[in-house]
Amino acid sequence: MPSTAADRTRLSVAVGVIRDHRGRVLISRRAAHRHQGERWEFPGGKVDAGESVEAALARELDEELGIQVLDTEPLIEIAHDYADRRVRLQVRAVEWRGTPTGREGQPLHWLAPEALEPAEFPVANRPIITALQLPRHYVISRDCDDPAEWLMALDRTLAAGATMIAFRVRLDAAARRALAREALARCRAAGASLMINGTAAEVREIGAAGLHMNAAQLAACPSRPLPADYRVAASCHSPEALRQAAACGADFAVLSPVQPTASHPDAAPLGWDTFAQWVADATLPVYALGGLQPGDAAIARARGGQGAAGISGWWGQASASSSSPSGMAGSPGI
Ligand SMILES: Nc1nc2c([nH]c(=O)n2[C@@H]2O[C@H](COP(=O)(O)OP(=O)(O)OP(=O)(O)O)[C@@H](O)[C@H]2O)c(=O)[nH]1
Ligand SMILES: [Mg+2]
Repeated sequence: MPSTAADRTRLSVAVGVIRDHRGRVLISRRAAHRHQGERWEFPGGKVDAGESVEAALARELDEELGIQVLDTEPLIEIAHDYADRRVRLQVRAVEWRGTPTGREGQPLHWLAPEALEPAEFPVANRPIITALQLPRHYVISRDCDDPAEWLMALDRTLAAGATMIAFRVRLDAAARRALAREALARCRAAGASLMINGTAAEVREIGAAGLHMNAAQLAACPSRPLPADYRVAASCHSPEALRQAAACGADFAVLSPVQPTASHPDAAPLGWDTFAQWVADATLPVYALGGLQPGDAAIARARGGQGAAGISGWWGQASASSSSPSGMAGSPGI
């Protein structure tokens, strides 16, 4: 993947996300004398000259843990500049066999993704941790004509397995707040999180999971609008916007339109190749949006994205998850 001059001076690092049957992730502790010593890490190491990321990962995970890599899936790539070193972390979810042991004497630990504490890892790992905690599907609500009908559609969406929903509704302030509160209660009961397309003040007042900024809000955003225990997302349409999203501390971005979409007939679709190029340079998880169906989450992931976002195909759909591979079943994590 490294292509630009800046990339050639980066240390390419293959990083493995190793899960057990309970979905816990394996982390190991870096020895005190090493770069980023005493922090926890995902096992892996430097890619040798001429070596593929997959081969490097297989070699490193054998050397460090004594496990065999059967297959890998791209999770995220992060370019990061430490004061003393520039790295490109090429993170892969690993299918593996064996019994992991700390072959270099390093302590190992299995943790649920939600229990991963960013402050205990190198700074470059933050987006990796976010990527592990975010689902593959991000459902954006339809606007609301009738609150009762809208809530029924929400119930169907939750029953279909949605775990992260954007509240994107235009109503007068009081009706909007009442609907958001009811939506939040239903999302919580279903174990899903509710993002608000609105203001940071509204998110705090309602107690929602986070804020989804539109492109104009992002452009005017000087710094992260909410503390770390909220999520912050941003709608992006360009590499500059993806950089701005990272600069203002957003946890993830939604990049659109990837495919032609009836809701924005005048916008030129990016296509998957451009999506992949822009995502490769992004330093936060990115969902694909625009003219997509739930089944496209797999394509988005193969192209380096976090997954797929959408309205039609997701919102109010009753049974997508249980019957078809295009549904949201198995959506959390990887
Ligand atoms: N393995 C690994 N390296 C990481 C992570 N995050 C991160 O910033 N790095 C950085 O990536 C670089 C290379 O990783 P490494 O030290 O594991 O390389 P290695 O296994 O080949 O070690 P070696 O130097 O003993 O040969 C280090 O500068 C390290 O700080 C992570 O989660 N896992
Ligand atoms: Mg290593």
